[in-house]
Amino acid sequence: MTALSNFAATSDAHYHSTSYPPAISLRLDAPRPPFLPATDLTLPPYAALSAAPVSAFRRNCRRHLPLTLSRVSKQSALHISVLFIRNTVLQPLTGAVGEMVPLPLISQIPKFNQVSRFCVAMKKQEETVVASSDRYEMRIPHVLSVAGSDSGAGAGIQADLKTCAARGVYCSTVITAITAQNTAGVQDVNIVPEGFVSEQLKSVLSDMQVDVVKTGMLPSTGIVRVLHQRLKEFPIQALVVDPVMVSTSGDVLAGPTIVSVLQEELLPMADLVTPNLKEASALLGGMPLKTISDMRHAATLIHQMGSKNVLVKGGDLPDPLDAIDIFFDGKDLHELRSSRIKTRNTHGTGCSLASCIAAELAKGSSMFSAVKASKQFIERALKYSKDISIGNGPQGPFDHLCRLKSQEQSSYRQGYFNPADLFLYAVTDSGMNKRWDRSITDAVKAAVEGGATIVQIREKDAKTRDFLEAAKACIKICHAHGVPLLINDRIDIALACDADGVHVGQSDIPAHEVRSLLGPNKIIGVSCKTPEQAEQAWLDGADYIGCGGVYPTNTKANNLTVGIDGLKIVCLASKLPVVAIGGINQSNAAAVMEIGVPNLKGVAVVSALFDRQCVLEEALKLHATLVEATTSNI
Ligand SMILES: Nc1ncnc2c1ncn2[C@@H]1O[C@H](COP(=O)(O)OP(=O)(O)O)[C@@H](O)[C@H]1O
Ligand SMILES: Cc1ncc(COP(=O)(O)O)c(N)n1
Repeated sequence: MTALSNFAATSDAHYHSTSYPPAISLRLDAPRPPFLPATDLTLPPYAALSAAPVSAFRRNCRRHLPLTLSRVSKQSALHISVLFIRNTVLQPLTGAVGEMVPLPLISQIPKFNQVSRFCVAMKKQEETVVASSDRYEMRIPHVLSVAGSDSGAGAGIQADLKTCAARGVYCSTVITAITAQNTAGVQDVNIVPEGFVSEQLKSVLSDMQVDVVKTGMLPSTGIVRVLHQRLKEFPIQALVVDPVMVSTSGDVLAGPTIVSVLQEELLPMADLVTPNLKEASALLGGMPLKTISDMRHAATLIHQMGSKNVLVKGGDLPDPLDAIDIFFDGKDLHELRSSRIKTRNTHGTGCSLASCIAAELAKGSSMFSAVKASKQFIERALKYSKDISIGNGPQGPFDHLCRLKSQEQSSYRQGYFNPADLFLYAVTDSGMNKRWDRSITDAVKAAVEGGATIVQIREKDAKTRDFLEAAKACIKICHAHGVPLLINDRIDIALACDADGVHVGQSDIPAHEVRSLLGPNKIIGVSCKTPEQAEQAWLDGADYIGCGGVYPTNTKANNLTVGIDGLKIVCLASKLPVVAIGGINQSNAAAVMEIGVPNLKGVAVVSALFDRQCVLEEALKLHATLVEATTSNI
């Protein structure tokens, strides 16, 4: 049920310029790397390139690229390459100004439904001009919450909106019921007629690019049925069902008649169902659930109702026990444990957990990673807001946005790691900078201007204060180019300068400790040489692994070389994206990328950039080499 398969299913769809959304104008006055530095542009600064939004592009475009060039001589013949997520290049295309350019390979682009931005490079006679849709076409992951409104704003639609906001995900809403509710309980419920729920669903699903649907309170069988219909009509990437039946306060939100229709209509199309103990028991005809072993059994039985994955939540387990949830993916049972926070503010934890999972799925996480990250989010939010007081009743809401409030608002990435950023990974080296008499900021600036897609600062000998100042300056440079900056090993520096993340080795602080220090929104990379280390990095909550040394290198003493074969073995075993490292340069980068393993996302280089006279030139060349190597794979 992916957007991509939906896309393929509409193979007859043609693009009609009249029905197309208005074009966006991209100015060429501030071109970005990785293509060419600004000085190489020859078109006047206000020459405009128009491109339709990627979202519309994704939905409608099968045969034509909705791209037009204006304010350039009408007769100019153009070669146009379209670059998706920086590193996937379509074959060069030929078109003329004002003409729609045919784009025959679109349905074959890997992960096309995840395209968030694109760049356009054109050759006009001998000149190359570039423009990027980044600033205008920032695709935001999107969750649709189909749930009830909670006037107290601790649960329901309001919890989902706040959770998605906290996770950097857009949330649209279809309201199924309006509850009069506060910290004392639910005073009244007004159910929205199913016909109107159906209308709301159509409004959102027919227009917006919803990635994941999350359901909460579905108070009538008719509402479940119209939802089922609409989801068949408008396929989405994933469906998360929180089978809300009874509120924490004990009030009934959906009667027992709902159980059979959930089982028949919704669970078979669900990717995840998240019952609490009472709901799991109701789904299983009143089976008593008191222990962890009961929960494990229940998870396997509920799985048979058709949901691909099941999470039985243990918030209602007896008090001395940790907050333990059971996750079942149809094969393995996992026990997810967090400490039980002593607080009365647990109203809305279930809704928030499910919407956080939906948000993480919309960002591209795997199911298990999404569930683990969401459990951490709930634990952290409960901890942060355990003592707040909202209302006089026994069950208060927690503060979903506390984490955002405690963070600097200008944070660049807000929890979104894009594996494509590993494409050209620049790792600095203080020794080399000294040798070439350049400052770290000059080195980093040249690297990102030349096309580096992520930067890691590795300062083994610098004084802490100097390291911190350098890191702050480099962050400014990187963020101005939309490039994340990581710190090698020094979590204290990363925290102090609010870097985008850290990279750690096998003898540094373990990644799970780093994750709890940095929180869910930072990038964590781990150096791995073996499949076992790669597995551990995944379990520890890392975002990517660095694998190497692929070739022998002088930058790291006593570093064992794994070779191309070792790299391939680790890539095949790794559940995380991989960047290759160690002795990679102009002459061997293509061979590395051509091993043909999809989760190898790029190469990390040190000497090939920084032990050279002109970092900018080396970065441009290396980027071009990588683009060529990855293009030839399409
Ligand atoms: N006091 C608590 N401390 C830590 N985690 C909790 C606490 N109460 C609930 N949770 C967690 O919150 C999530 C929601 O669980 P639960 O409260 O059982 O759902 P619901 O809100 O649907 O009843 C689960 O991951 C659960 O383990
Ligand atoms: C509108 C609405 N939806 C869901 C819940 C369940 O949340 P909780 O179990 O935390 O009371 C609720 N109380 N109200």
